[in-house]
Amino acid sequence: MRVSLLQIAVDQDEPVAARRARVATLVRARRGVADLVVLPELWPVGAFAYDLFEPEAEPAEGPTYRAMSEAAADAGVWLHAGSVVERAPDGRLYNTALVFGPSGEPVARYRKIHRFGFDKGEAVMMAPGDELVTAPVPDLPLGLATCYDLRFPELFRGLVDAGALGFVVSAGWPARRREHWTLLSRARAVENQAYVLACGTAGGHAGVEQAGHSLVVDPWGEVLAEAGTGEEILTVTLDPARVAETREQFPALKDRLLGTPPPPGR
Ligand SMILES: O=C(O)CCC(=O)C(=O)O
Repeated sequence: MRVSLLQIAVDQDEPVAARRARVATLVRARRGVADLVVLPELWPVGAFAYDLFEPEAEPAEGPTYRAMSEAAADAGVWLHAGSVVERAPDGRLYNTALVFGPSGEPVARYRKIHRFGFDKGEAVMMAPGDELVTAPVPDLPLGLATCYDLRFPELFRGLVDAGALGFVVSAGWPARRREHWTLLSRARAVENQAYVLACGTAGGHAGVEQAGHSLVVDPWGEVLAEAGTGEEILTVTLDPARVAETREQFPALKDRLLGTPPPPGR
């Protein structure tokens, strides 16, 4: 399975509509090069551009949804389209990740559970999701997580119990805490014996420089590829069978004593 992570630059001087069109073109260009394409968190607006959350909020099937559905179909890829500011029918805002299949059909929608910002920004402007979500990518069911979720290992364990063999962490992680990003991405891979596809942004907006350094980690914790700090596309070939091999050769997941016991065979 060929996977491309698109580490998009999210700079303030590029209008949202222009970035949306540019990213759709980048996705289309993955045709024949990747089977699965992954985008970062809130790339249309910028994860820290709080002043754009209200004006750029989109309904469930808004402009980013439509552009990404069409791009996935044109490219014939599975597409984790990163996340958007979703305005729900009751007026609340969510940080919502969208996943499409290769005909452009929606296959998963994940509302970020752990909101970032403590007493400001996303944490006060957005409502939390309350559902664990996996995307049914063939051979590699993917558990979905967004940025700050990476700090909450119980979310990932829950996704393993739901059948995830890999995780997408779509993020807009700040440069100041880049070491945490890399360390926690590897930790989530090692403790769950699963692939981690961690896709962040480049550039800077609202005074927050982005970390970049998107990475793909295998179920043993090895970093298969890592980006630098600029806009970049990482393409890696994964072997989904590595997950079962790792779990059989080093069956630590079977030794769990606390929480939900693993389903048979995992
Ligand atoms: O946990 C962190 O250090 C960064 C989280 C974050 O930036 C986010 O969730 O938007």
